[in-house]
Amino acid sequence: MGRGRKGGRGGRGGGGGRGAKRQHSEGGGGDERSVRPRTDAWQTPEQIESNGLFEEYYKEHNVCPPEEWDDFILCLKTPLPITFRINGGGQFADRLREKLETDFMAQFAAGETLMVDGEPAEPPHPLGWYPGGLAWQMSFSRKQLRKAPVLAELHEFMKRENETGSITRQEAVSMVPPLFMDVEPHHWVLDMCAAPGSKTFQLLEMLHGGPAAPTGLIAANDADAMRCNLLAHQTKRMCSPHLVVTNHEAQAWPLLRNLVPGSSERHVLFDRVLCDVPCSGDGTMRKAPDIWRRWSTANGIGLHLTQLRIALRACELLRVGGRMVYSTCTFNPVENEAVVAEVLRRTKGAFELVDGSDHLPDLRRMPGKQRWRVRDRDGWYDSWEEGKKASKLQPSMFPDAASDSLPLHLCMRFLPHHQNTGGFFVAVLKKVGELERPLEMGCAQNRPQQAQPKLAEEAMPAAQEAVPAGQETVPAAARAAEAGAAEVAVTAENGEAAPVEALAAAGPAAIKAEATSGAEVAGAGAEAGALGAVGPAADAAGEDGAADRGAGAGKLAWQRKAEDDVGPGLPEWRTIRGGGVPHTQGGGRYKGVDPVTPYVDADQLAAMRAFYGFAPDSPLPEAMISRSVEQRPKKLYCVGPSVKLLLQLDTKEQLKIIGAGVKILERQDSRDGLVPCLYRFTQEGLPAILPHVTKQRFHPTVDEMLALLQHRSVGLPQGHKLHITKGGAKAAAGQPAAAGPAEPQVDAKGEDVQQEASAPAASAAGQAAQPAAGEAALQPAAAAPTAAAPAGGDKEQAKQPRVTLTDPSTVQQLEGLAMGCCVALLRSEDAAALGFAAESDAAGGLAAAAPLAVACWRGRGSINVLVSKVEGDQMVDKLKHHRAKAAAAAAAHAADKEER
Ligand SMILES: C[S@@+](CC[C@H](N)C(=O)[O-])C[C@H]1O[C@@H](n2cnc3c(N)ncnc32)[C@H](O)[C@@H]1O
Repeated sequence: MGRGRKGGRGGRGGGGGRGAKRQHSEGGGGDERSVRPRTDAWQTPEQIESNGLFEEYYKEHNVCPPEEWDDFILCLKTPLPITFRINGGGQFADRLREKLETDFMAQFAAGETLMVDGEPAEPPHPLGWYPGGLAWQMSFSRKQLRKAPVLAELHEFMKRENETGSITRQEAVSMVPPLFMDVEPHHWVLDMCAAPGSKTFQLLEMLHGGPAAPTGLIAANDADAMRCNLLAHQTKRMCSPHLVVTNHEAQAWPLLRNLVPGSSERHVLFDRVLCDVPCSGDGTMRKAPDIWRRWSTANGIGLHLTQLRIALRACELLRVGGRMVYSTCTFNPVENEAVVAEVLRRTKGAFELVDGSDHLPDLRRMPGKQRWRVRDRDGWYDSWEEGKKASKLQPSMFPDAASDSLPLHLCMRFLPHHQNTGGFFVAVLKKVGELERPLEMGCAQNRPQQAQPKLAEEAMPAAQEAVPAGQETVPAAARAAEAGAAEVAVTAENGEAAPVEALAAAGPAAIKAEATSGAEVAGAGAEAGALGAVGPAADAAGEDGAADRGAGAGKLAWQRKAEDDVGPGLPEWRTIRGGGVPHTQGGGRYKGVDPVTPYVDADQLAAMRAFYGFAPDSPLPEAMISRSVEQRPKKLYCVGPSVKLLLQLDTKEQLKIIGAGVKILERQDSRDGLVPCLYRFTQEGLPAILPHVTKQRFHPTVDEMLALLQHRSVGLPQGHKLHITKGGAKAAAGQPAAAGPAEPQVDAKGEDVQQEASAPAASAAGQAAQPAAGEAALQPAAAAPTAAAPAGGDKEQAKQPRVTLTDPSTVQQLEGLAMGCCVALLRSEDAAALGFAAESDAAGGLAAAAPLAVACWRGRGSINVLVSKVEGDQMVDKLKHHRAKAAAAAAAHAADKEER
């Protein structure tokens, strides 16, 4: 018998339970950077070492009907097929799906097994139960990949789309929990154990599922700091301003005071909470066959309390009427039904299991177990009475008379052999009433992360511990009194009044619209009620925030300005000091974490508005933060209204924030001061910023776009260069050159300044590194028809980039651009003809569905791209591919017409 693979992965990021080492990555999680085919090194089912205890345990629990047992076991010993999801939605997703259907599926005869090299390969096909045909599955080996060109082409396609964030590899059953969350664009969603982020990705898509930008948020959390970075990295591909990444043990995720004027909720609560908890992971055996060898009952026993604590914290963080999904990738009732039953028992009627049987009807599932047994290495126990003599068992692990009456059959268990997937467990719960607090087993809260116990290991003996110090208790009567507080009327982002009912659905409380949009919170007694309503318990929970900040001493002018700008009643939006701020400057509690600072530089904000033409009702550029306390920080991130509100409500700086929003601007120091706006676009921020920007945009032809991306610097025709004079910028043709609102600076002697405004310098990593225009003259000429190479010869011409944009419309548009950052977009007719997303798709959309846009720098006589070479090459590939397809389709159409 072969041994299991060394270092195989599996499990679900265990919280460090005994016998369950911290493990990484759920099977098929979104942490795969590229799509890999099934490995040939996989063992055959006969080679995989069986585990008698595993089989005994699950046979005893009847996890699958006895007649299916052999199929169940055989399936668990066979490799998992490859599954992936098309990201984004709307037209973009439709096009990608069509492409899969026409380019790849069409090449395989329907219903026939594809034999490659004598072995069957499973061609790509959509998973019937996944809505919209957006999830796909296939199975082939590396050897088959080499032998069948169509598979190799498919593999390349998937690699490319994965890198650009258009698809995500994810195990099929791992896609299920978000589908039961019923997320809407205004929801506040907490993903408690989120890394590496495959479900966060799905939740973000759902949040962005409406026609307009979402008003809710996703808070994605993970206890493991390294995995948080991975989570932030993965989700960066989505470019969503509505995401915040935090690093807490989920059972200690802070209960922030809700300081929204007039809100009836005492704490910041969520509409949806996902508890995709760390577990023993035996549902991932198909991906990590070494679990066969390592499996033991101790794994589940060691994780049960952590899972329960996380679920109970979720109960506290969920608002009444909200929905919580509890999921694992284990079959084990101790980690599944036992946790759900205990949650229902302890919440005493405040939670109900939701019947999801009519949802995703094509997805086969088994009902949850009403009864189960607990086993440790010494034997089986049927009840706590029997089990209490065993040292590591807890009462919550057992069914009892109370759990007999719970509808645990509404839980869902997904078995691998039913639809060729991994194994999974999902329970959907609804909060139908306020909690009678304290919950019997409290969750440590409001304590710095460092002070938290290592749960799975240390919590074991403390199952029935009392509520820890610092856990507040809120009598139901107090809540009821607060519920009678003043109503708040809020204007929506578009400036129209929103009905009061809408507020109940709009996050933990009403979102105060941006001051710039003229929207205001107008609540009767709002100001007075807000702070008065929060009570002493919450004050006690905070450690250091209020007192020192109340003094106002030692603040920079811009910090005081930020405080003055605050709307009535809401807490000021101030810096959340991370541990990155030195103690001497009042550094915060979390080591290694940068501060989160609202960007309030009035001069630069005005310059940005004028330069980029932010629409007057746009929340930008004001809704920006930086991760430093510098006055002119290097990077600026855009945050959505709810993320902003969450940050504002963190007055005690309890949140350990790893990432918030999306980087949209970077400082671009202009050596010569010719560019009035200090900040330039980032490529990743374009989907978020484009819908708000009215200036500094141009639409080249497709050939020009290709030339721009390939050569990275293209020239303007002679006579169309910007001519910067003492009095300002002028195009050589004499039109005002729109060099920005401020006068360009001239040199000390007041002479004409003729040199290029400094183009962005090359970064060390070669990312977004562009030569100044003159240097680009050494690039080879493009063969693009509308991008003509100048004759060259004289010194002046030699300094020009060889490729010049000549399309009259492009040239005219470029003349209207000021020197500095700008963005190139396909013309709408070209985008439509080539099958790219239209600009309208980008409104509030995700990167995956954004139009093809390229951040550029307009120099005096040239345009330079600001994207990395790799990214630029990917765009070239994509553009060429789309063009070739469009040409082929047009030719086929013409031939067809002629024939007829
Ligand atoms: C099953 S994985 C989550 C997979 C993730 N939801 C996804 O879809 O990509 C479990 C995660 O829980 C994290 N974790 C372990 N203990 C935790 C705790 N006490 N609080 C929060 N996260 C925890 C692990 O670091 C791991 O990333």
